[in-house]
Amino acid sequence: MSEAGYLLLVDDEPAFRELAGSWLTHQGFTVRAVGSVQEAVDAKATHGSPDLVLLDLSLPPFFDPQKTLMSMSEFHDSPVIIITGHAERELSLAAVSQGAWDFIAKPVDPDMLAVVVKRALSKTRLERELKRLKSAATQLGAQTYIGISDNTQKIRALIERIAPTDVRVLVTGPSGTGKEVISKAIHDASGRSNGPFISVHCGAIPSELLESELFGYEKGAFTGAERDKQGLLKLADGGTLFLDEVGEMPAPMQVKLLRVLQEGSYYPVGGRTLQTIDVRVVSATNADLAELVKAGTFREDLYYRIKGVNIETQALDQRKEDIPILLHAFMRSLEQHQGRSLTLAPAALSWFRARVWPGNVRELKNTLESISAICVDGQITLDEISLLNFQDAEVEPTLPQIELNEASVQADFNLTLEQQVQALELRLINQAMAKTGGNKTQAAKLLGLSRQGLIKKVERYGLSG
Ligand SMILES: Nc1ncnc2c1ncn2[C@@H]1O[C@H](COP(=O)(O)OP(=O)(O)OP(=O)(O)O)[C@@H](O)[C@H]1O
Repeated sequence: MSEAGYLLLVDDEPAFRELAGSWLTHQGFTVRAVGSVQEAVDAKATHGSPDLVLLDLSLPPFFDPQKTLMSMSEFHDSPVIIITGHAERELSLAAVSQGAWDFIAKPVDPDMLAVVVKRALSKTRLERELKRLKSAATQLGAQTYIGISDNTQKIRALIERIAPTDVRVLVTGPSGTGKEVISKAIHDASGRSNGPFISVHCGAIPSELLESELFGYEKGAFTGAERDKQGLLKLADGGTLFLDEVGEMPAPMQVKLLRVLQEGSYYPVGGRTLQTIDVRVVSATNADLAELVKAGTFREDLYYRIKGVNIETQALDQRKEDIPILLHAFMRSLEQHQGRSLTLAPAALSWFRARVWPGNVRELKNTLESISAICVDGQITLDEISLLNFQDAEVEPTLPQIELNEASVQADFNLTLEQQVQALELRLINQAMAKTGGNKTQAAKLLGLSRQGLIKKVERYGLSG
């Protein structure tokens, strides 16, 4: 196929096929000329979709206007240029209104034909490029939500699916698990990405101010309202309105917001001019909204209005496999801020993996930031971690100091992985206790555990203390 493009010429007149075929071949196009729609369909099946179809309207046995128009749908994935005799002008117009790119009348002028074909091809190329860029932007948006766990991957896939639509989204999950990151990613990957992303923290704005913050006000609406002020809803027009901690929205505001979501319009405080807005609403909460509905503190009708698609994040402790890749990403961005490169010692990585993170990714990120701020030569080791008094943190066994080789870990496939890990844990605890003469503080240190952590394990396994 030529660079210029592959054209499928469908015309029942052999002389015209030959003539137009040779003009277009001279222009550098690859031309396949056929005499009927059926042959064109066969050519498409054998050689793939053409870049453009030139279709004669008066093809027998299709010389029935409706059938001819219907034949265009065979080529829905390629632009179609209609070739027509004068008598079929009306039909040509109908074809264009049904999606044909253009029409050209017989007798065909070769220069005009070349111009029409080139214009159609360049427009289709631009459209395809735009489509490709849009889909790349969608994927890029989702990539900001980092992680490799199943849950994180599913969420990324969901972001890619729903971002291009206008469906409302409710992101739920524990604090610090990236609900805002997800909401922003949905915006960035959507057709609204050039519009604003306005975030409203529903619990942080005092209830008496929330209405004027959201709806804005008109001059004189209340004492101190000296001029008109646009609200956050208007600022979000054409973009995304992110309602963070939506479960904390005061009851009177819930009614007003519901009306806006139902009608797409509202009056500013003290105003008489109806404002209309076009926003996509994405909400987030770490509360159980369904429970709040049951308890009567959240309106059921509003709940169903904002719910749309529900994305649920997981606590970081349920997806520890995300920790290394999150650390890696945060370190790369810290490197940019600090203007130096950072490395993470394997023992320090084990510590990060083993620790319990009640504040989830936010806590992980902040902890890395503090530790990296005090590290020497950009190397993050256990020294910095203990300098910041993290050694008392609750940790799970990481076994970094213990040499494990093939011989020391004999697989027993009659047991599950979990049972074997427990057996190994038990053996190592016993060894450490024996080595330190039963001194729990020293044994815990040997195992990289807190004293408290070791005691819990000793109790869990029923070992004598
Ligand atoms: N999967 C992730 N990828 C990249 N950064 C993340 C991820 N999860 C969380 N973060 C980071 O963690 C911090 C907290 O994230 P975010 O504010 O989105 O959490 P949240 O669930 O909305 O928290 P809250 O419920 O407290 O408002 C941010 O700095 C964010 O960049």
